[in-house]
Order: sequence, then structure tokens, then C-alpha cells
Amino acid sequence: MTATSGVADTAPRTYAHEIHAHDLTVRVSRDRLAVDGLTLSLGVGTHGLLGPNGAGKTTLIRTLATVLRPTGGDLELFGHSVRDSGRHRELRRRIGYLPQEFGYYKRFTVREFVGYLAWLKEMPDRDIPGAVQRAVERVGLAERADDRMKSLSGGMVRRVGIAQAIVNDPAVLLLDEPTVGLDPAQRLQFRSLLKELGRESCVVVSTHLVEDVAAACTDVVLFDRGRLLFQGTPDDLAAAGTSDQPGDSPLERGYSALLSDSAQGKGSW
Ligand SMILES: Nc1ncnc2c1ncn2[C@@H]1O[C@H](COP(=O)(O)OP(=O)(O)OP(=O)(O)O)[C@@H](O)[C@H]1O
Repeated sequence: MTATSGVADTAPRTYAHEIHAHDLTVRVSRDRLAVDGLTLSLGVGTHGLLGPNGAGKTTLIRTLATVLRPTGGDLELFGHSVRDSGRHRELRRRIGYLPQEFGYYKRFTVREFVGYLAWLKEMPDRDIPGAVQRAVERVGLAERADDRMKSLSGGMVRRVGIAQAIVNDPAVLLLDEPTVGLDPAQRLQFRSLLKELGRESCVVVSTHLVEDVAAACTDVVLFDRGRLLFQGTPDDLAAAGTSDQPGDSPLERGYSALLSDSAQGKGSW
């Protein structure tokens, strides 16, 4: 393993947004476009990606993580098109990604596992132990750092997932339903971590929990059937609601109002 700090890590910033999608489409099967003509720019901040089941959130996050290729249109990360696959390694060094389905090695300790992911992200050897310690502390697992993964609860495994996503201090952090399995106290701590991370990086967090968005996000992206329905602040989303819409909070009523024009939002689930 060698230190692989690239020119891009120190180069002056030449892009307006960390993420810019233009008319992006992603086909997932012969008859299904899970992302369908998306134009969207996301910069520094915490962006909550909301939408009903099957809206295309996971597909979009996988595409942003360069796991899936765009079918049409374009996607730029840090000003570079992901169509240039020669740049993927360089782009991935600046991305943190927690997939919805998170795989891990049961016999590794937390420290070994997060360190292994740091190594895969081509972090310099000398930086790894300190970065692992910081990431594990940020998710509240310092006391379990030398325990094997197989001894952790589901919520703790999720927190290790968050630790591996942030270990390289990514400029773009992609989290697919990170709060699933977290207990209420951990969820509160995680929300403050999200806010903190969003001050310096571009954080995209997919969630079904409108409260997560209210508490932690500066920006809401509402997605349905592969299309962008709304982008604005949580206050803008709340303002879209009316008292006759279903929901227990202004944000939930705003969410319902914006989805009510779509067939999927109409009383089905
Ligand atoms: N590999 C695939 N093959 C066929 N269809 C797929 C595939 N992956 C996703 N889809 C379909 O694409 C659509 C979007 O799926 P996706 O998982 O991106 O949605 P989502 O918004 O993340 O949903 P959820 O909230 O349920 O996780 C769904 O209709 C899904 O069935």
C-alpha cells in the first residue's frame, strides 16, 4: 500500500457544486428507468433525499457512488463526468458511502474493519490509525473498537457503517437509510453528526424519516418515480402542506401534498 494523494486532492476548486446531474437517466431493467431525467445540483450542506418506496433513491445514491453507470444524460462529481471511468478511483477517494445493505467481515474487529475500508480508499498508511480512531469515536463506538464485528448489535453495526463512510473525511458523503436500527438516543447523536459533517462537505442522506430531515438537513430533495418533485429547505417543504393533508407534522403534510399529484402517493403504499 502506498500513499496516493493525487493532484486532485490539493488542486484548487474549479466546480460550482460537488454533485451536478443533467438530464440523468439510470436504467435498472429493460422496462424500468429508476432515475428518469434528473437535473440537480448539490453542494456543501446536508441534503435529505425523501421519497416513497421504489422512488429511485437507492439507485440515485448508487449512481452518485459510481457503483452504477448513467444510461443517459450526465453526472459530474467535483466537476468531472463519471463517464470518464479512468477517474473513478480518484473520485472514490473523495467519497464516503454507506449502502443500504452493508456487508462486513464478522471476524474483524471494529478497528480492523474500518481500517481495512480506509486502506481500500487508498488513504496513506500513516494516516489510517488516527483516522480510524476519530471515526469510531464520532459514532460513539470507541469502547467497542477492539471487539469483533460479530459481537455487535444491529444498531452498532450500522454505526460502524457510518464510521467507515466518514473515515476518509469525504467531500461527498452518501448515506442510504443510515438511521435504520439506531435507538432514539443514537439517532439524536447521529443527527448532530450529520449537521456537523454538512458544514464542510456535501452530505446526501436517504431516509424515510421526515423528522431526520427536519432535525438535520439544510435542504430537502423529494423524489418520486425517478423524477425530482421538489428541492428546497425544510421550511419550504412544510409550507407546501395544508391542514387537510395527511401527516402528524407540517413537514409530513408538505410531503403528502407534493406527492398527492402522483399516483403512487394517492393512498397506496
Ligand atoms: N436491479 C434491478 N432490477 C429491476 N428493477 C430494479 C432494480 N433495482 C431497482 N429496481 C426498481 O427501480 C425502482 C427504484 O428502486 P430503488 O431501490 O432505487 O428505490 P428506493 O427509492 O430506494 O426505494 P426504497 O425506499 O424502498 O428503498 C423500483 O421500482 C425497483 O423495483
